[in-house]
Amino acid sequence: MTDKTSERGALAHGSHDPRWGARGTARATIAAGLVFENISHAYDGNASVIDLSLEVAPGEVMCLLGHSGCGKTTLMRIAAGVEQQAAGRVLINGREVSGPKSFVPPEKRGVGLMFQDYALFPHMTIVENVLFGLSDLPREAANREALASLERVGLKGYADDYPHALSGGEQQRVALARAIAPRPGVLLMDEPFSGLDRRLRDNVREETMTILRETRATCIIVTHDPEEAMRMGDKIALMRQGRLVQHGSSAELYSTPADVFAAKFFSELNEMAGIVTERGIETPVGLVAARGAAVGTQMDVCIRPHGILPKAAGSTGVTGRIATKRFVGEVDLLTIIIEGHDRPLHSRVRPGSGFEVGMDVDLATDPQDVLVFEAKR
Ligand SMILES: Nc1ncnc2c1ncn2[C@@H]1O[C@H](COP(=O)(O)OP(=O)(O)OP(=O)(O)O)[C@@H](O)[C@H]1O
Repeated sequence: MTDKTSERGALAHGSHDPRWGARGTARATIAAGLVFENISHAYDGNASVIDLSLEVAPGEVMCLLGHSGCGKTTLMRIAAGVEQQAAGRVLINGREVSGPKSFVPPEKRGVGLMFQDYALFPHMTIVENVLFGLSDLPREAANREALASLERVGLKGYADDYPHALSGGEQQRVALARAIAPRPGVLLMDEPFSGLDRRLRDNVREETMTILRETRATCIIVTHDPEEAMRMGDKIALMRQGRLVQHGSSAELYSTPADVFAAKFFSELNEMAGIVTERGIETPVGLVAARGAAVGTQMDVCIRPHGILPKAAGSTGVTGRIATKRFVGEVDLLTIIIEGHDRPLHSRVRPGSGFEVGMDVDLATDPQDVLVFEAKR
């Protein structure tokens, strides 16, 4: 019998938890490509998705990222076929599964679903829950697949128990076993880890990723947590108010965000206005590179806190005064007041760098942490 206290002793991030099944044993699927083409949808006249186009390549893990209410779940429901969009098409492997010409019902799309609340049937045993998605197979084959999938998540020993006997983390693993058992070409996961506490989440997330790679299924994971998206996604699709803001790798979104909103999603920013001159953009922290913007253009300049570099006063640069200093784990967070800027700047420096409250410092900026956008006024 499997240890029923498994999640209470979850291992630190990075190590394989032996209470999950053996790695490399999840059954592989044939990954499918998924395309959203100009999808729009509204509830009671309020737009929830607006002209959104997005492609997920076969075998890719894509994280759909955005604040609450931006339309992520609506898009997943449309992909699954439990919601029909007002306009646009959904294609799986090039075939229209939802659009003006056709509508393929959810159970015929080869799409697996896993939602935040696990949605296990309480009156069914664990194995019956997993068998639910395998009704197309003969009984014996279905049993074999269900048990193999429970074994992969380390819960074969619970097959005849009921969901209430399992902890939250274990129920989550059953939900994963149920989602992968029919070997779907596309797996849709809506905030799959948000019900778990932080300590458990890292472990479940890592094991889930390993299983996803083994199954090779195309996967969309909904999250509002940028770190989770960066850790899990081959690609990230960032949404705001029903629209796609940017789609790319985590490195692309971090280093070349489409706009200030996208930039703010991935790091804290010091925001300030600037104007392009012959020499660069004039800002309250000095000149920064204009990156091709025409002279006279009004710019929004955003600088990450570790790109604000205080130095001993007397060197060249802009002078500021340290207003506060807090140790926030691994770094000291300084707030620095400068002339010509109404908000204190935030700077992250190595602890023990010798900066103290009340000290005057000169400021420089690290070009890598400076993002500039044409101002929208
Ligand atoms: N069944 C519904 N009836 C009416 N409005 C809805 C319905 N489902 C969603 N909405 C609205 O559509 C918009 C998008 O909601 P959706 O659930 O897709 O966003 P989300 O990004 O998944 O948010 P969350 O992260 O909070 O789940 C929201 O304004 C929401 O209130």
